[in-house]
Amino acid sequence: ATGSAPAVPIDERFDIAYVTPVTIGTPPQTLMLDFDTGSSDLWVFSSHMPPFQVRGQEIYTPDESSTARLLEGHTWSIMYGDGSASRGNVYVDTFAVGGLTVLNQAVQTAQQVSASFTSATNIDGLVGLGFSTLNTVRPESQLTFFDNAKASLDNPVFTADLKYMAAGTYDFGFIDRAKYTGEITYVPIDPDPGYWIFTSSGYAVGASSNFSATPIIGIADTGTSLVYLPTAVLTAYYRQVQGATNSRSYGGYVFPCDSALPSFTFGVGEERFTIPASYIRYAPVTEGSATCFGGLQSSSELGINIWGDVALKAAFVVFDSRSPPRIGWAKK
Ligand SMILES: CC[C@H](C)[C@H](NC(=O)[C@H](C)NC(=O)[C@@H](CCSC)NC[C@@H](N)Cc1ccccc1)C(=O)O
Repeated sequence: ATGSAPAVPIDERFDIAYVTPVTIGTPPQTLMLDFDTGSSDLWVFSSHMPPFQVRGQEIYTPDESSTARLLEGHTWSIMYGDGSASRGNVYVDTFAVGGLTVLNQAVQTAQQVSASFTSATNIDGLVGLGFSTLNTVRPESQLTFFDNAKASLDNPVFTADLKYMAAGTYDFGFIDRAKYTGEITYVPIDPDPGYWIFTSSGYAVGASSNFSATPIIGIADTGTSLVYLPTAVLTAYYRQVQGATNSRSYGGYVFPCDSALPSFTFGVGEERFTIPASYIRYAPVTEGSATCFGGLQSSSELGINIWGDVALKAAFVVFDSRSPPRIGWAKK
């Protein structure tokens, strides 16, 4: 089996996050979920939440699904790097995305979500595509939809083709030759922490002329908007940007929106990928402001480097869960 589904930006001005239509239950209930390689819980806004925590999101109502079964005595609770959080109980139900159907998928129904999820009115929940060891359901942790689907897929892979201010695609079970050019460069993944962790071979500010071959260990995270890198890399980059400052009040590097920005190049093995300046001129700090927030930010508070959407949009990425798992990057 194979599947293919769109990854749609939740905002037409900035690529804050991407959502993908899925159906859950019988008759099918359609929700728009954030497919997230940086976590491994499939959770949804639900009829179990206090109404004031729901602000326009679609909700899953298990009582209206004839195939929903409560997973007795199981709960979940998750916290994300940006401080957001959610928790609740667990059902199994029929889950379908992009032509793929998984019976008895663990669907984690939210009872509480933090304010930032309530205000993300276009995100009805998350589909974790990390390794199932990260799943927070207790007493028995649950498998991701991809792990449940894997045996029936033509190949144990999924790919991300995210786009700048446009709808991209998640493909499951196959690698679409039409979505990339040249060859795919694969590098090993360390699956133990549960993320898609790989080592980048280095970086360059601007074109890859002055490439610095320093290894950067980080995670490929479709659920994170920006790129978070070591301080040394950021100072090298923002030194080239007129008026750039690391602002405590805005919580990161900002610069005048009309400043000239270099592109940013990162290495995967011998291959070089360049993030265009337009992706790094991420968004005005507030509506209409002449000060812009950078798409490259510091990872020093996170303790781990994150290749989020700003980087993933610059490539076609293959998440290959054969043994041992690997990640592939190609130009497009
Ligand atoms: C503070 C919590 C730390 C980060 C850690 N949690 C994690 O690593 C979780 C699984 N993953 C995440 O917090 C991040 C990766 C951080 S690297 C440590 N990815 C998922 C995130 N982008 C999902 C999201 C999407 C839209 C809105 C908000 C959040 C933990 O539970 O220990």
